[in-house]
Amino acid sequence: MSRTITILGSTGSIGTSTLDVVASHPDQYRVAAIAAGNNLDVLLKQIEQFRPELVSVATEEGARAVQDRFGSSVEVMVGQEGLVAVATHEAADLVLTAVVGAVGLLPTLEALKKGKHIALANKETLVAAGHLVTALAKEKGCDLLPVDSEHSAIFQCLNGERLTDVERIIVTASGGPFRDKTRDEMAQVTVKDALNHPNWAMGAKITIDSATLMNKGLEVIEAHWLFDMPYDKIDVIVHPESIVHSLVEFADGSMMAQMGAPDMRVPIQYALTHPTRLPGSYKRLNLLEANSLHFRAPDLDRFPCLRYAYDAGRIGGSMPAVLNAANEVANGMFREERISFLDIERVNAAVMERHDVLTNPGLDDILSADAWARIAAREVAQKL
Ligand SMILES: NC(=O)C1=CN([C@@H]2O[C@H](COP(=O)(O)OP(=O)(O)OC[C@H]3O[C@@H](n4cnc5c(N)ncnc54)[C@H](OP(=O)(O)O)[C@@H]3O)[C@@H](O)[C@H]2O)C=CC1
Ligand SMILES: CC(=O)[C@@H](O)[C@H](O)COP(=O)(O)O
Ligand SMILES: [Mn+2]
Repeated sequence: MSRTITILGSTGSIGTSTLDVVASHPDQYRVAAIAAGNNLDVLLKQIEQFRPELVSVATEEGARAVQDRFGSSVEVMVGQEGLVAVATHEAADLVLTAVVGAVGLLPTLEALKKGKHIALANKETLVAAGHLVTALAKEKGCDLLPVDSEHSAIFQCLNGERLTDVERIIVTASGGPFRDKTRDEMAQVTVKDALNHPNWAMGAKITIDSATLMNKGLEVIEAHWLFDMPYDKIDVIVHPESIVHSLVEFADGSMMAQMGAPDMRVPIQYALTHPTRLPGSYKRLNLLEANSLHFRAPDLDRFPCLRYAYDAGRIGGSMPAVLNAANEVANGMFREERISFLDIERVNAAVMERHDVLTNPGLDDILSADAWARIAAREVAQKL
């Protein structure tokens, strides 16, 4: 099947991997529009190679640079308006959402309103407003295809199964770079240490989230919405090798696991080809080299962010959006060396503590809660 797609976040880790997948199947995919932030070097090369009709960038200055180079052969838009235009481009039937953070929420909702299928990497969107996104997707008959490696694994394990036969979902976690560190050691880690993920090369924000295990917490909430699964049926298990990408346990005790080399191009390609598959010339898993696989329980005392995410998910309403927004701020402040690594969890806990939860929030409530949490997070961080 040939598809016309658009990409939000084309210059990032997932965006560039997606364009790799597209380039390896040129007869299958056309890229109608791409949205980037500030990385013009990469963006200009992508426009040259993929010739999208529409491009969005973060700034007017960036837009001028694109226009100077490509003239009227490409339409250029800016900011949130540009993201929405790319997400709703009329030629596309699928939008791959790979921006980082809750900035992906509005364009995703607008894409769904126009009946676009979504290949979703941008997990913060589902964390912030999973109830709105999944309801709209259902109403419009749109697929929400997981790109996140764990969710792609679960999606593949569930193929042809009935959700009522699922006993539990087991989301694997690498444990991040600090999985064997004590709290005293974690108090001293640097940004460089935290960016040194053991298995995956990813963008900075998600890499820090992997180090705090907040990434796994966000993924638990993501799994709740994608697979309509109660939190009591979603477990996390630490698997340092990142070879088993997640598992499903069924009522009869049978377990299905999806395995592979840690390369995001595989789940990206599956989201684009589902329910079929295409050849992929990506690095293969060699089981003889992998030799042995290890599993252990996550330590919620050393990594409380995972517990906060379960708490936020179970509380529901506006709380997941608040935790997500607080974490975006704290994660960014840590990367700017304004707070310490363990301050990330302190900010998240304090902002959740302060929040008066809104039940069954609409979009405006979610956006207000998100904005409130960002202010609260900065206030908390300043007082640490
Ligand atoms: N990387 C991975 O392997 C995985 C990532 N994910 C999820 O996918 C999403 C993307 O992650 P990743 O690719 O690592 O992130 P990156 O930081 O590598 O890329 C983010 C992309 O979003 C763009 N962007 C950021 N902010 C804005 C904005 N305000 N407006 C427009 N564009 C913006 C960036 O543009 P620019 O660089 O031009 O400024 C870049 O193209 C995240 O939600 C992450 O959690 C999920 C599973 C795995
Ligand atoms: C590749 C991917 O899906 C990431 O979300 C990855 O899972 C991060 O690794 P952690 O398991 O360390 O969070
Ligand atoms: Mn993941």
